[in-house]
Amino acid sequence: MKRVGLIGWRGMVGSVLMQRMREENDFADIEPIFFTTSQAGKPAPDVGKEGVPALQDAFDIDTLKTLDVVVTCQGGDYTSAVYQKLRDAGWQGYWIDAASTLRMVDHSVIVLDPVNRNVIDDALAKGVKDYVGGNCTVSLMMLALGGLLEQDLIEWVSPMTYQAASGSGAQNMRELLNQMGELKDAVSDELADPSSAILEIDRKVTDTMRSDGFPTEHFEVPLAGSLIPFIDKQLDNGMSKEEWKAGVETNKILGRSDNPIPIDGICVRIGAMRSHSQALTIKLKKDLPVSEIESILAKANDWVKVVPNERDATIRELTPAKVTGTLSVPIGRIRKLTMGPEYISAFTVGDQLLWGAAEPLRRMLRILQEQ
Ligand SMILES: NC(=O)C1=CN([C@@H]2O[C@H](COP(=O)(O)OP(=O)(O)OC[C@H]3O[C@@H](n4cnc5c(N)ncnc54)[C@H](OP(=O)(O)O)[C@@H]3O)[C@@H](O)[C@H]2O)C=CC1
Ligand SMILES: N[C@@H](CC(=O)OP(=O)(O)O)C(=O)O
Repeated sequence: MKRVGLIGWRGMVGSVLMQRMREENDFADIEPIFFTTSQAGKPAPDVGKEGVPALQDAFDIDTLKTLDVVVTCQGGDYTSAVYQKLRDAGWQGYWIDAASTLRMVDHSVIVLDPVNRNVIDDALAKGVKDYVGGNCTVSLMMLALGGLLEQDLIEWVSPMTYQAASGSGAQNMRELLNQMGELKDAVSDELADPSSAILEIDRKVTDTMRSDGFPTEHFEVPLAGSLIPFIDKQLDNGMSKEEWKAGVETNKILGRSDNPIPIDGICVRIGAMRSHSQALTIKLKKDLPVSEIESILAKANDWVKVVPNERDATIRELTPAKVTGTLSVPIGRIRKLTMGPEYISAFTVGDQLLWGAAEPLRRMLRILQEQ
């Protein structure tokens, strides 16, 4: 039984990972050791097992060295502080990580096994020890487009994203709700009166979101009632780092860095809670009937679900409200665009904490147990 260290297990991504591991009875097959950067000595979480030691210090290299596998959702700063020290101390175990720090280094593989199990298996056979979960938007797009990617039918993709507040962290989710509450509070009297003037309501809402007291500590600007068309850092070429990840991570996941598929678009933060959506413009390598495209997409994995391009099905099935908290990755709005027969549109939605972050990690741990 592998000795597995869990770090970052009480954070947002870590809590979703714990929930999934409990649901799938993963703890039965490992010897779990829980770590913390702030609460060493406190009791470990109950995972239905006897003899799990108290929380260990996540910076203690000697204890980390005793592990077969590290699974960390603690964040990039932790990875930067500990990973190299642990390797320098001679540790040969497997490192499974949610943070982006090690994604693009040569010695790591980005894991999304329903799409790149072959890349993972090759890497394991070659002795690769570092396995990193992909960016949430990338993983969700790839699960949705898995069939077309597998058959190498895509010439390029332009994803325009609608990303949830959770991608910025727990504090940002709270701030979004506080912003929503402030806007409602500013016009609650007018809303209670069905005859009040809508333009007066709108003026008050706008004044409120522009006022100094509006809560914007985490997002810097209003998100509720608005949107933010820039995610993560600015790069010198005008891309945001989130936009850059779409191309480089997708091609690394596919193991086709030598022959990359161009993938580029604009990433936008919107007021959804924890499911990311993406509108995709795709140029296919050939003209295929929509029915064939739908059938290729639907067969690729157990989680993708093709939603027919009909109004009623779309507004009920293809939204964050429907998808959040599930592993389902619906894709719909599939139709030919007027630009030509190889150009199609699609729209996809997925929970960014499940398939977007936690699920690829727990599945990688399962794959290691098969070794
Ligand atoms: N958020 C996301 O959507 C995604 C995040 N990731 C990556 O996952 C990593 C972690 O992100 P995320 O889970 O959002 O981070 P969190 O901020 O939720 O948690 C990180 C750590 O903060 C500490 N912490 C301090 N106070 C609390 C508290 N009150 N409740 C819970 N934890 C607390 C915990 O460490 P301790 O127990 O040691 O004190 C915890 O492990 C990042 O690298 C991120 O890039 C990857 C994909 C998506
Ligand atoms: N940047 C993503 C969330 C995230 O943590 O991404 P990454 O794991 O690539 O840093 C978002 O804001 O929605």
